[in-house]
This record gives sequence, structure tokens and C-alpha cells, in this order.
Amino acid sequence: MEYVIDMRNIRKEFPGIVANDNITLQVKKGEIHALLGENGAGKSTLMNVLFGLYEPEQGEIFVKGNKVVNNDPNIANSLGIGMVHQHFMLVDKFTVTENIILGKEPTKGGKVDLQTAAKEVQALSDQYGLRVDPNAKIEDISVGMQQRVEILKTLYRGADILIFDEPTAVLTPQEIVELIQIMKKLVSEGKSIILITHKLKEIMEVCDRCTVIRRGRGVGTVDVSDSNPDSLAAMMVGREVNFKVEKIDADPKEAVLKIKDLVVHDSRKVPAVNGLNLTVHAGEIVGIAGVDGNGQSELLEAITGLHKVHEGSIHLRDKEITNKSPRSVTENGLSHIPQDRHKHGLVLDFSVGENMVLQTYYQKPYSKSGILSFKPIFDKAKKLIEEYDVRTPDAYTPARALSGGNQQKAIIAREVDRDPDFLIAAQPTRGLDVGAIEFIHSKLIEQRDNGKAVLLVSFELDEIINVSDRIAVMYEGKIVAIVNPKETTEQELGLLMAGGKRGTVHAE
Ligand SMILES: Nc1ncnc2c1ncn2[C@@H]1O[C@H](COP(=O)(O)OP(=O)(O)OP(=O)(O)O)[C@@H](O)[C@H]1O
Repeated sequence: MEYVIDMRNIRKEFPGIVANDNITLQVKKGEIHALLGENGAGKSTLMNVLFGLYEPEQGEIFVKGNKVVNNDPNIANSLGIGMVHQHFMLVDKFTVTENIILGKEPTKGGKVDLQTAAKEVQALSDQYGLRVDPNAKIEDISVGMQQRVEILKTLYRGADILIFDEPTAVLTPQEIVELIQIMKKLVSEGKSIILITHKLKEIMEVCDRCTVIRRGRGVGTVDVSDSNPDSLAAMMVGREVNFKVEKIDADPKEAVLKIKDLVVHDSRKVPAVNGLNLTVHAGEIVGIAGVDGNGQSELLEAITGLHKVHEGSIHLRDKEITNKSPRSVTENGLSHIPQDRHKHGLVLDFSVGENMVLQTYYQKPYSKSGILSFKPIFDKAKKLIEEYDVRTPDAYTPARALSGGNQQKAIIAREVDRDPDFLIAAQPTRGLDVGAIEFIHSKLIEQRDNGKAVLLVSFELDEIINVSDRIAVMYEGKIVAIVNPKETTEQELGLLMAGGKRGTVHAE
């Protein structure tokens, strides 16, 4: 059988780690082929080898039966391979069309022919159901549309083998439904897709076959129709995974976070949070459910001191923290697992060890008389790396070199370990494998059981329902309903998130 992609016995090493150890990946034409593995298993590395970004130490690559030599991204492109990266590579100030044609502009009379380009983009967009506004600027469009621009960019360059690196991690549930339709359309038109995802539900829904890798080695390739989420998880992690979140009923105590009549403006000076009231008690997890863009980011930034509050107040226990600096809020007992781990969670060029003390480096035992004490810093880091299973060669490795999921585990380790009164967890399991998700959920529940107040914000409705003790539904900058997770369904929550009505609101 001839494969469109045939990667044989690939080996790729980084200092201190074999990221790909003799891996074979074979993709058939017209299939959606899942690539599944734990955080740090080597999936992105393998795709970067295929795309010519890394040169493997060993192994062969055949594309449509032809052996690839001296691979680089230009060669990969010319062979019809296109990559839709997790972090988009678009120019914010350019329009959709300008981004799509960048580097391959049609010309007329020596000038870029934008009219012809716009027509070509529209034709591709119609053919594959990739809805975009060709004249909109990237900075003004949603994440979902930006992703469609990335897909169109690869199609415009003639790609017929598309690599999607965790494409749904950044999307809202509605956008995920659309992307799945788009992927089905692409393969029905003869394209082949390699899909990296941690979401087993997605694999079951759209993929034909799945290749599993564990700690840099191939475990095997299976037909999805012969598998189920349990068997895939076990193959990937090497043990059975418990998908059910185990917890006893909450025993909430005194109020820890008290928000009264909060108003926060967004960057366009429009109220994004608009008269919001919310209380979170010691010993409970309150989950915030809402469609992206209903003020969740502004709310979290206001609590953590990253965004100015216009009206209203925020108290942590009896201390007012309204418009206090991030450091002051942190010193008053807040920990924060931020939504954007690169912007607010890590200093990528610092070592993992240094990142573990980002909020506490100036305190004892990590500093003495204003000078850093590296032994206690790295002793602490080593302990956390072990406890949280952060896969890194060592504590001295720069955070940038860790896989996305392991960067997230490092942040969670640091924030939970600081033992705060109040923990904000924003999309805490985004990009994590099922084994890591199981572990993080148990850590959040452990915090709750130790009497901490936890605020969980997540687009994953099953996570909100399974982990929270109360669910606050946020719509147009307000909490519009408080729901008991035991008495609701994903459908019912979805309706409330879209502005539907049900019951009364008790912010307490
Ligand atoms: N440029 C690099 N320099 C050093 N080490 C690296 C580099 N890129 C990846 N690694 C290491 O190689 C291993 C595999 O990383 P990779 O990003 O391929 O994992 P992954 O399976 O894609 O993980 P995730 O699901 O978390 O994204 C990890 O241990 C990572 O730390």
C-alpha cells in the first residue's frame, strides 16, 4: 500500500532527551489520522520533522511514494504539506486576504493584484466552507476565524496534506463544531489530515485511524472503529484512566472572595463586566460557564490586578483588593493559573526552576539580603517537578523547551504549591493529556477539601459540571444564573450561556 505520508524509524534528540525514538507514522490518502500521546510524548517534534523544521538523526520520510531528502519547510510546502500551528502565525494589521497570499502574491503590471487574490480566496473559502471576511483585519476577527485563515493559507499554497496541531485547544465549543465540519469537508474533497489532539471524543468523532506514541516511542496504530476512549487512553498512558471525577460533597464555610456591583471596561471602553456580583466560599469550587467574550477575561484580570476596575469592589476575606497591584493581590492570598500561559504564566527564557518562584523569589528562603539563593530555589523546583510529573530533562532547562502541556503543569505546580486562600484556575487543563487532566482535577478538589476557595473558568462544559460545586453562568458581563451541577445538563447550561432564562439568581 502506498501512503501519502510514510515516516519510518524517525529519531530526533534534544540535549538530555530522545524526543522521537524510532517512530513510524503512515497516513493513507483521504483519511483523518490522529496522533495521540501524553504531554511531551514527542508529537509536535515528529510533525516538525515532517515539516522540515527539524532534521532527524535517523529515519526516512516518503511523501506520496517519493523519498524526501534535505527536507525544509519550502520543500515540505512544495510536496503539498501544510501546517496549521497552535499559535497562529498571522500579521495582525494585515487583512485576511493579505495574510493568505503573503509570500505568494499574484501580480498584474508589476503590482500586487489584490482583486484577483480576493476572488481566489473567496473561491477556496466557498469550496471548503471556510467562512471568512476577506477584507477584515486579523486583529478584529475571532480566534475561530483566524484559524480558518491559517487553513486557507495552506490551501492557497496547494497543500493536500494538512497537519493540525491541537486545533481545538483554542476554540469555543461552537467553533469546534464548525471546525469538525470543515475537516470532514476537506477529506471528502481528497485532502489528508494529521490531527494532534488530546480530546478522545474528537478522535472517536472524526478520525479513521490513530497512531499512539508514549515517551518518544511508537505504541501502535489502530482503526478508530475498533477502539473506544478507554482503550485509547490506556494505550497512551500505559494504565487505565479514570474519567469520572471522584469527590465528596462540598462543605463551604466563610466567604473568601466577595465581588459587589463590578464594572470593568474593555480596551474599547465598553463595559465588559457590567454590574457583576459573586461570592466564593472557603471549601467550594465555583465554576464559571460562559461563551467566550462575555467578560470572563476582564473579570479575571480585574480580580488579579491586571485590569482597572471602574465601579464596584472586590474583597479577599476582609481586605479590599480593588485596583491593587498584582503583587499586592498575590500577597493577600491569591494564586492564579492564567488563561494565557505564555503571556501571564511563564518567562519562557527563564529556567523551569526560576519559573517556579516567579512570585516568591524575593522572599526567604529564595533570597537573602536581596541576593537570590539558587540552592533552595532549585531544591523546591526539583520537588515540584517530581510531584507534578513535569517532563523536563532537569530544573535548569528553559521553560521554552518544554512541551505545551508540561509548561502548563509547571504553572499549576507553582500556583497550587503556594497554598493560597483563593485559587483562580482559568482553562487549567487546556492542552493537557487525559492522565494529566485526571491529576489536575484531583489537585483542585484537594485544595477545596483543604478549605480553600476555588474559582474555575473553563470552556469545557463537562469539566465545569464534573469539578464545580456551584456553577455561575456569565452572560453579557453579569452572572445570570447560579446552577447546581448535579441538577443540570450540558444542553441546559448551553441555553443559559446563550442568554436563555431559568430560575433565579443567587450570587451568594
Ligand atoms: N526545541 C527543543 N529543545 C529542547 N527540548 C525540546 C525541544 N522541543 C521539544 N523538546 C522536548 O522534547 C520532548 C517532546 O516534546 P513535544 O513538544 O514534541 O511533545 P508533545 O507530545 O507535542 O507534547 P504536548 O502534548 O505537551 O504538546 C519534550 O520532553 C520536550 O521538552
